[in-house]
Amino acid sequence: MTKLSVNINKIATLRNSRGGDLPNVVQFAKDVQEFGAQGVTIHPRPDERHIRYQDAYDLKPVVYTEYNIEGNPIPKFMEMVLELKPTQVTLVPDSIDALTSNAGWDTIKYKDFLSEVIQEFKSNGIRTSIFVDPEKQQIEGAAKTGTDRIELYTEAFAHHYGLGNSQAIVPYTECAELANSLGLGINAGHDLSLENIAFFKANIPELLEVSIGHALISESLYLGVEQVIKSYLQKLK
Ligand SMILES: CC(=O)[C@@H](O)[C@H](O)COP(=O)(O)O
Ligand SMILES: NCC(=O)COP(=O)(O)O
Repeated sequence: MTKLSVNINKIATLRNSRGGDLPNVVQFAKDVQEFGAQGVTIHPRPDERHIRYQDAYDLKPVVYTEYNIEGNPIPKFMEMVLELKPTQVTLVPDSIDALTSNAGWDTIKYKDFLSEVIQEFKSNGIRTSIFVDPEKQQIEGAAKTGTDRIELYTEAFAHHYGLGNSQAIVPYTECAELANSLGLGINAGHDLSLENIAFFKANIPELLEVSIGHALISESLYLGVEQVIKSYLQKLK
């Protein structure tokens, strides 16, 4: 079975656009778990434009499934993760002004840095994952850092699969086979959606977890909008 961890960044983006507390991210996290999600993911960025560091603290007592915190291990992020002790920390090499995640780690160049950070998290009982491009040398490099898992960066797959190129899965399958042989657990994320998730899962052996946010929230609007409009019309009769 592959676990679904819902990334709730977009809920915070919507909330922040009005400055109030609607939608409430804590309530949303409670609800997605109630609806069956097996994890909650957040990715606080240094500018706190969506999920804020304070949200990470507020969510801690209500996330009773897997709590996954993603981000670049800058000192402020490390301090927060070490204090909160989520189920998993996913290391992502974001630049400070990145619109969204746009690359995996260079696990060869940053081996010493990653090894040190991973050791610190693991010694505090936090499972680690490294966000990586689907390249075999990066998977081998990841294994050398001591990380528990990798997260395959799926933007390229999602893009090409959406254009009709199902061969885009090949590097992901090959990297997953390699990761399995090296004893690394496999997560995946970025631009996964209802359109591509079944095909992705079918081609990735031992896929442990996917984290999905942008498409899942967008799809929820479409799958829910009919009911909401009907509810308004009912009240306006
Ligand atoms: C690592 C990854 O792919 C996700 O965390 C994604 O980057 C979500 O972040 P944003 O919500 O800022 O796009
Ligand atoms: N780790 C990926 C994630 O949390 C969600 O990415 P996306 O679905 O918002 O692209």
